Amino acid sequence: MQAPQFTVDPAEVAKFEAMAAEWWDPHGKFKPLHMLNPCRLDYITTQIAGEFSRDLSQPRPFEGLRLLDIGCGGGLLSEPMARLGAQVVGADAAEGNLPVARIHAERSGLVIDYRHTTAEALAEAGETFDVVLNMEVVEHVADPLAYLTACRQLVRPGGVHLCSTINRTAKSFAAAIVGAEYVMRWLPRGTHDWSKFITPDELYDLLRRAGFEPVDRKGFVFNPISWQWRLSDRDLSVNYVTASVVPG
Ligand SMILES: C[S@@+](CC[C@H](N)C(=O)[O-])C[C@H]1O[C@@H](n2cnc3c(N)ncnc32)[C@H](O)[C@@H]1O
Ligand SMILES: [Mg+2]
Repeated sequence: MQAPQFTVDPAEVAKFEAMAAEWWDPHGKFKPLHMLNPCRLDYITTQIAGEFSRDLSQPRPFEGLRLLDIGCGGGLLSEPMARLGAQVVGADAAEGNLPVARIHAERSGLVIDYRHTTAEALAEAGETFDVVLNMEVVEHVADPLAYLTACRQLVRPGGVHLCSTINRTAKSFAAAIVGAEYVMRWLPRGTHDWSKFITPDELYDLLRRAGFEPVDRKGFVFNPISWQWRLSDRDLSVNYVTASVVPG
């Protein structure tokens, strides 16, 4: 029997298959994610440390935590999480991403369990995690509610789920589509479909319907002068992230 994969949009996964070799090129097609990494890691690590009372000044503060990076791509987040001590499973629906992620982790001396699978297949297998990272994936799936429901099943009671995506605003059309795909040409044209973007209120609603309790949201704001990203309490108009818990 084939593993369930009802959240997979084959056309979306094919886009990532085509770019798989570029994951670790900081000047390649995933340049926006490389640039965003310090800012989003700041948010992710702070939320996890808060939830599990971990001290980020320690060398391996996430020791003992089981973490799933769903839609892991080349492992841009799986690797820093493993370095911080988490026991990481990285899962992606695009098969070509996995060898790229595996080779890079091996060369970095990191042990990460990378799998070609989906959230729904992991949920059906009864896997659970303390932390599920779900970063920049929900705007690429076939059915966001079904996908988030599968992600919910993967978080153990008392666990945390971090989910980032792109808002559906005039500004996000200008920045994420015109800017990133047409002007900067970071991403191939057609990488993002504006109509699949989700507003923060819609995402909170979907998260609640999936069984999560959303507890925080912040914007990721790009400053074109300093060429850096920062977290914002108020500006969620383009990229943003949410933290949700599953009551213990
Ligand atoms: C924009 S990338 C984000 C990669 C990584 N999370 C990061 O932020 O660096 C989206 C990833 O989600 C994967 N993906 C798309 N649909 C998926 C699904 N239904 N289940 C699991 N992964 C999926 C793609 O193959 C791709 O690697
Ligand atoms: Mg995206």
